[in-house]
This record gives sequence, structure tokens and C-alpha cells, in this order.
Amino acid sequence: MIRFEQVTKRYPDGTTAVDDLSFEVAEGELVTLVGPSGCGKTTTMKMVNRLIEPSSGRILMDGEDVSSVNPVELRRRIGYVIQQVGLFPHKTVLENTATVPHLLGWQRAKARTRAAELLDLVGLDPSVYGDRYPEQLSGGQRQRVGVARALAADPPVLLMDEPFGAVDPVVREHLQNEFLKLQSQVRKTVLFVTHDIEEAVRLGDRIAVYGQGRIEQFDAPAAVLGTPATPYVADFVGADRGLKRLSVTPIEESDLEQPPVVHLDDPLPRELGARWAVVLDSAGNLHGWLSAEHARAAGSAGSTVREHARRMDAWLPLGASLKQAFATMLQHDAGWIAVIDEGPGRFLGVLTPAKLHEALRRSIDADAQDVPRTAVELDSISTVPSAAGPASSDGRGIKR
Ligand SMILES: Nc1ncnc2c1ncn2[C@@H]1O[C@H](COP(=O)(O)OP(=O)(O)OP(=O)(O)O)[C@@H](O)[C@H]1O
Repeated sequence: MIRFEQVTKRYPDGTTAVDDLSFEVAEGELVTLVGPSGCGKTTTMKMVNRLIEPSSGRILMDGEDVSSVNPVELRRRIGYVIQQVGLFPHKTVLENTATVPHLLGWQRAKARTRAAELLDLVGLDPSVYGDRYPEQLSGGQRQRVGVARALAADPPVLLMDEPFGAVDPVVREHLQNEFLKLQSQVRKTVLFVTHDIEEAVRLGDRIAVYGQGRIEQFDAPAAVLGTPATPYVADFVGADRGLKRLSVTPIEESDLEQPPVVHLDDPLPRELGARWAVVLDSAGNLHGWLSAEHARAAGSAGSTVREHARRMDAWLPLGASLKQAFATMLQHDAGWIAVIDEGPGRFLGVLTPAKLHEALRRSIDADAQDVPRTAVELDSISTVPSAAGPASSDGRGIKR
């Protein structure tokens, strides 16, 4: 979808910002460009919509050399979100969002309807926020309007330059989650610049780690964290990359243990054979848990599990990340969490801290041994977005 072919950018003062860059972003893929300040990320991005022209090499979008497309026409096909959102202060939120459809000559009513839909999609109720002016919004809300505006004309490509860089860490994580959800619906081809490796890992299907003007590694997040291609990348992703891996490693069925199970309408057992048992309803869905101590103490004949079961709030769907599992354990002060089938909600097993640790080891070892690393060469670049990306393990709530 977007293909860089040996692209170099040398500024007139002799600075080589980007040096012989070749990579490809597949349709619907989100690639994060990450690296320290001044390594050429923004220059890379601005060459796609021709805010900057390459000194040599070419950039193709859908097979077409962007240098042959009129820049104004080109930019209408490319949504652009930047850190300082650049909303028009004298226009309302709705008018700001409808800017590009207006420029494209859409009828006013159609443009406004579309803008309202987009505001809704980014979590801003148009009836509440549509008539406000940008100064009447929080920083996070302004960023959302920026995203809505960039999507308004439904461009196939989005360029995002540190879009969440100016908000505090909590709002930032919230915006990242919302953006992942949004991206799973709209499936744009996205180039996303950040200097934050955590953000790159959370959002990217693949990550391009920049050194000075060059890509040091172009790979799925798990591979960048598990097998850094160079000492530079290892240093950049940090000594705590084992921890960062938690967020890109999904819970798998083989990680689960099978505790004793009782059903709601079973007579209350005197012994469980363990300190606790999972309680299921007749459809096999998770209801809660029963403690052996409680069952023993209750002991009265005639009662059923239903009267003694406790609710279980610490649960996650299969495929959620180990990081979510760890956070859920901490949040509920739980020694284990239940894992259910995402669709029908069937109980699958439990994840314990020991199994969580094993899963993390498995993931690190697998990468160290045999995960093929994608070389930064055009011919070897896979066009399939990685299933290991954080987008595939969406952030699900914990409580029912
Ligand atoms: N107009 C320009 N003239 C000369 N040098 C420039 C110009 N614009 C950028 N540079 C230089 O090119 C290099 C890459 O800049 P670029 O903005 O692409 O980096 P970046 O990775 O996006 O950095 P940051 O994270 O700080 O935004 C830097 O050394 C920068 O100083």
C-alpha cells in the first residue's frame, strides 16, 4: 500500500535526515516509526504526503509514485494527525471535523452528518460537543477531534505524528485503547510516529526502530522485544523488555490449568479435593467460585452450590495479553484468574502466577530460537499484518 524505495532526504544544510530507506506498509496495517529525537521519523512521514520531497528514491502509494500526484489531490487521500492538533479556533468542533468533506465539495448537510458520525466514533457525543469551540475542550478531547477530522473523508491512509504526545499518561493510554478499537473497525493503512517504545509496541502491527536516518529493525512487536536485531535496538527497547513483552504475549489455551469444577445446581459437596473450585452454570459459563473451607463449614444437607458460590470478577477472554492478566490479578488481589472463550463465554480454565511466568518464558524462548526476523529488504517483507500485534488482543474490561 505504501512503499518506500531507497528514499534519501538530504536538507540543503547537508543534514542527511533519512538515508536509503526501503520498507513497505501493507493495506490495513499499522506501522509505528519509533526512535530518538532527530532520527528522521517525521521527515519519513512528511515525504508521503509531499510536505517534504525526497532527494532521491521514490514512494509509491497503491503502486502510484506520489511525486506524480498533485499534492493537494494527494493530501485529500491521506488523513494527517499531528501533536498540536491544529484545529481552527474560530470553527466549532463539528465544522472542524467537516473541513475536508467541505473541501471535497460535499453538500453541507452530508458533510455535517458525516462529521457527527465520526465524532461519535471517537467517543465524543456530537449533541454535547459538536457546537463547542476547540478552547472549550480538554487536550484529550482535542486529539479525538483531530482523529475524527483526519478520518472524515474516509481516506485509505492515515499519517499520525505523535498524536497523543501532548496529553498526560493516563489520558494517553485511554486514547491509545480507543484508537486501537477504532482501527479494528476502520482498518486504515497507518504510519504512526512516536518516540515512546511502549506506545510503538502497543499500537503497531509492526514497528520500524530508527537509528540515525536508517531503520535498524522492522518487525512485529514481540520480535523486536524478544530478539533485538542490534545492540542499538536492545538498548533502545530497554533492559525491561521482558516486562514489555507481557503486553504483546496473548494468553493461550495451553497456559491454562484445570481446577475442580462444580455446577450451580449440584448439591453442596463436603470436599472439593482442592482449596477452591470453579462454579459454572448449566451452559458451562463461568459463574463464580467456591471455597473448600466455606463448603466444609456450611456443610448443611440439602443446600446447593448456588447458595454458597461467590462471584468471580477476575476473568479475561482467551487472547487477552499477559499484562492484562497480571493487572487483573493485582487489581482483584487474586491468586488466579478465570479465562473464558471470547464468543460464547464458555469457561476454559484458570491462569495462575506460575503459569503466567511459564507463558512469558515460552514467548521469550520461542523468539530467541526460531522466530524469523524480517530483514529490511523489500523482497522479504511480509504483507500480512502480524497476529502478534497488540491490536489482536484488545483491551477488555474485567468485570461483567
Ligand atoms: N528543514 C530542515 N533543515 C535542516 N535539517 C532539518 C530540517 N528538518 C529536519 N532536519 C533535521 O533532520 C533530522 C531528522 O529530523 P526529523 O524531524 O525527521 O526527526 P524526528 O525523528 O521526527 O525527531 P523528533 O522526534 O524530535 O520530532 C534532524 O537532525 C533535524 O535536525
